[in-house]
Amino acid sequence: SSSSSSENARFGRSGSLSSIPPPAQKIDVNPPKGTRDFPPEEMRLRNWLFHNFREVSQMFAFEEVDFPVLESEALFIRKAGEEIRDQLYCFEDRGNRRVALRPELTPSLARLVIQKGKSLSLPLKWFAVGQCWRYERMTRGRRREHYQWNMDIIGVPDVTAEAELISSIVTFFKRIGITAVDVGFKVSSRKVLQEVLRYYSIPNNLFGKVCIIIDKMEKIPIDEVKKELRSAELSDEAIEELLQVLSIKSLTKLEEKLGAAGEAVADLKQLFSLAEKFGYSEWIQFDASVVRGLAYYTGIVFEGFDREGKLRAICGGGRYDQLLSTFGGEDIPACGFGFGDAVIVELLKEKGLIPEVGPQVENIVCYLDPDLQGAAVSVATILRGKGQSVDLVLENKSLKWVFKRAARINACRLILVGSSEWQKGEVRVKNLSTGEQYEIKVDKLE
Ligand SMILES: Nc1ccc(Br)nc1
Repeated sequence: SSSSSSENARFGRSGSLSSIPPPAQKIDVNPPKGTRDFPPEEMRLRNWLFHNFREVSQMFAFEEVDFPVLESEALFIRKAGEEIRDQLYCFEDRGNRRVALRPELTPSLARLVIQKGKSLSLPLKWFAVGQCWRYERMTRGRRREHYQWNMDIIGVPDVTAEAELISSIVTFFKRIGITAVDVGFKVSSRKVLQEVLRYYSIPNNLFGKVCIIIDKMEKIPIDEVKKELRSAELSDEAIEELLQVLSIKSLTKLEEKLGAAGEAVADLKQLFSLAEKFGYSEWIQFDASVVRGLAYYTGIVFEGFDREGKLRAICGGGRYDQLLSTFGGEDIPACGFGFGDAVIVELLKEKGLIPEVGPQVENIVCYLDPDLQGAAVSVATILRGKGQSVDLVLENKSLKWVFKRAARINACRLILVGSSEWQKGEVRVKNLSTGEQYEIKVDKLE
């Protein structure tokens, strides 16, 4: 037809107005509330962070595992009043099953260990980096998903396991430029709490609930904490004694209070002694108020914090020797930690340690003459066959456009496929950092 291309465009190929649908209602192009996209620049930073998680995990000879993001809701139903339970991202699926987006990875790990049972040779040293979810009223505007690095040791009852885990986190911090001046670990044991509750004959089934109340100590007024402890059937005397013990910040004073015979003091003394051997004594401090907010911890607990006190806990973990039996499995001693991908980035920003992770491509290949498109494809394929990264300019673009793109993708060198060189079986190469230019046979490219 003789109509101009713009008229064609308006009428489309069939040339009739009726075939063009009205513009669709524009969708919301943002990700769902509380979730993030990872466009290239953000994805490079995330990959840098996860690469360091994996490098440290493998340095400590841990094996990577993963689990479904979607789990049976039953895996996370605990009755200790945990926030993680209140914010469970759960729903009924089309098969009328109660399911949940995992809020943490440890229950899935416990499920897999039970599933594998006797086929596993202990100890297990497993790590995972997985997306975890919570459904929080957007009134607080917080995120609903984050990625968590977990390392877990299953089958080692000794405190050496917890000491090894803390060493792996210290190793990670050092790799990314964080020092003991920036960050520390508050370390305690839930056996401290256990010994006080036992002294006051508080039944064991209240242990988890009391831990969760205590964990809120820094977040809600102390009178509210006391009120919740009273509702958990603790006497005023037990509450006062408990709060007094939880304010202890020296192992010596703890020993004076509890005596040297109990497991809490013995475990903590061993951990601090091992810290010397691992070389991270300056990173850790005893703080009896640390209990962590997960009901299943039974022994040593620890959390990484920024010494300026501006941020939420960076990471946290501890021993959970009785988790498997809550799922009907045989108990196996275990400990582990979770390390989120958000607070650490806030800390790196604070410290000016966000790495320069720009794009990097070895070659950009372009053709100057429309007839040389096939030649450019063969040059790119030869280079890729040699293991080189190539950005192939897919259309016949001006040199100005090519140089602009080369700068944006940070290409090391430009390969120009031009007719005069191609007739000699050559291409023109320009080193984009030195400016050096030369012609070379294609099969000599390396
Ligand atoms: N457990 C959990 C899950 C997701 C986020 Br964001 N924070 C905590």
